[in-house]
Amino acid sequence: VYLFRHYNKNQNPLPPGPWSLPWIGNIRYLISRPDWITYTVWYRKYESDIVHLNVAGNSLIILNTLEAATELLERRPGIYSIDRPKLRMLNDLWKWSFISMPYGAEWKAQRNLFINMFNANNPDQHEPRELKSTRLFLLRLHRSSENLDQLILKMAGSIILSVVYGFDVSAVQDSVHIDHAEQVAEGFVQTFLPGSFLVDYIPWLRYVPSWVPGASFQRRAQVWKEHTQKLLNGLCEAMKNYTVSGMSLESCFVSRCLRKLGSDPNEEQLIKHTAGSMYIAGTDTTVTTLRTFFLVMMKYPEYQIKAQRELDHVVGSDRLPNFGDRDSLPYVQAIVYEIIRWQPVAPTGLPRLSSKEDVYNGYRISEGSIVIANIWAMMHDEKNFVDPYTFCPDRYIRADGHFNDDVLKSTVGFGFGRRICPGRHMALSAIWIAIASILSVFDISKAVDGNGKIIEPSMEYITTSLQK
Ligand code: HEM
Repeated sequence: VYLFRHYNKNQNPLPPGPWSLPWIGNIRYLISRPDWITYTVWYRKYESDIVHLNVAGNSLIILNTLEAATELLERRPGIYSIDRPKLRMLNDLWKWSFISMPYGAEWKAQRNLFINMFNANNPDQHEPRELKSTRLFLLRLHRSSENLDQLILKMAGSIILSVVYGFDVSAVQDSVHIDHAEQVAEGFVQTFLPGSFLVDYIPWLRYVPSWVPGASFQRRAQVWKEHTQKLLNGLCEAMKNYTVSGMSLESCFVSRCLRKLGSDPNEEQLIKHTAGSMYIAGTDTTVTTLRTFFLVMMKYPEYQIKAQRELDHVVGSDRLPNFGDRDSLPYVQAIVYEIIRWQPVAPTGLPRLSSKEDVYNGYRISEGSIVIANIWAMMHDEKNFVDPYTFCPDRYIRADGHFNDDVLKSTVGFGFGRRICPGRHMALSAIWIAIASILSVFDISKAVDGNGKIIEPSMEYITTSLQK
């Protein structure tokens, strides 16, 4: 059967890819990350916009160009938008969430609930809370910039907790929910990265006791599971009672859903899981983007100065920016897009599963292949962007100073087709207001040591750009 499936002359060939070892295939490449950079090297080496890897018998298809991703993930939704791969760690932890669910009634119900409440037409569901949380962040940063990472996490976490569960942004910033969220976000990032866990591809590894060296995934999964349960149950209990000591609950996603759908236990479960999905997908992504913002402003002060000139001209010094200024601040918008392009927080998107055999450019994509969109390669492709490795917001600005709509929007960073990120409007507005507000009151510069010597920030990202 093996020989027939792989060498049948009547079949189209598999896409090109690196030479693979018997049994384990190309598993070594998944262990030695960062994978998106290796995938991009193969894209050039094999001169093919799709590349194939055999990972212990699983077929992995990497889409390296915008054309391939658009053709397969957007124009052939019946094959590629239906399912996520059934990877052990992923399903163990997140099977309740529509992020990892196959297309079906439950996925549709959760996604529709989300999209009905948050879409491009109802920014008032999230913008006021984003504004409030950002202002609080400015105040805290003004008091001390010592714990910048923690301040960013608290800002992003409190936006979601307030929008989804109605907690007051200032009260919730120091709550235990934010701590759980940090752990949950780590688990989310790790389990969705292809190759983080060998148990995803070699299922019998889960029978190896957790004390055996190398089997730490079991312990890590247990910790993430506990934090996820605490987060989901804790938040929903708080919501159901409508009061939490010291916190006042405002109208929010969960309260509006409960009013609309009633308190049938099935509906409650649906609301709880949709709300939890927003929380796990929405915090770390925003945090990482804002961390990159601070890094590039330190490294490339010339762009900071340009944005501040624009802010001075449009907003002036008597007030802080608000969402009404968005269209008048093209340079701030250009900085947001350039950060998302230059260092995408989800460089390999979220994996899909092909539901039947297909052919692209003469190459065969077998049923059950794990399909990965290499967003990083698309953002660093000379076909899409001039001088793509250089951070340069100017690429989005025309000679007359207006925003240049002809340049590919980096919103490709939010994925494709039916499973495109439903939180993208919320993410973009939260990031925009934070960046506009920070630049209007602070100058960001490199730290200086005790001897007055400038400390050069490291530009290295650890394993994945989703991490700190
Ligand atoms: C910079 C910020 C963000 C980036 C770059 C980002 C990126 C992505 C990407 C690449 C996907 C996979 C799409 C695909 O399969 O084609 C995704 C899915 C998802 N994102 Fe985001 N995201 C961000 C923020 C958010 C926020 C703030 C929320 C919620 C409030 C959110 C909720 C989700 C959910 C629920 C899914 C799964 C959708 C599904 O499978 O149907 N994301 N995101």
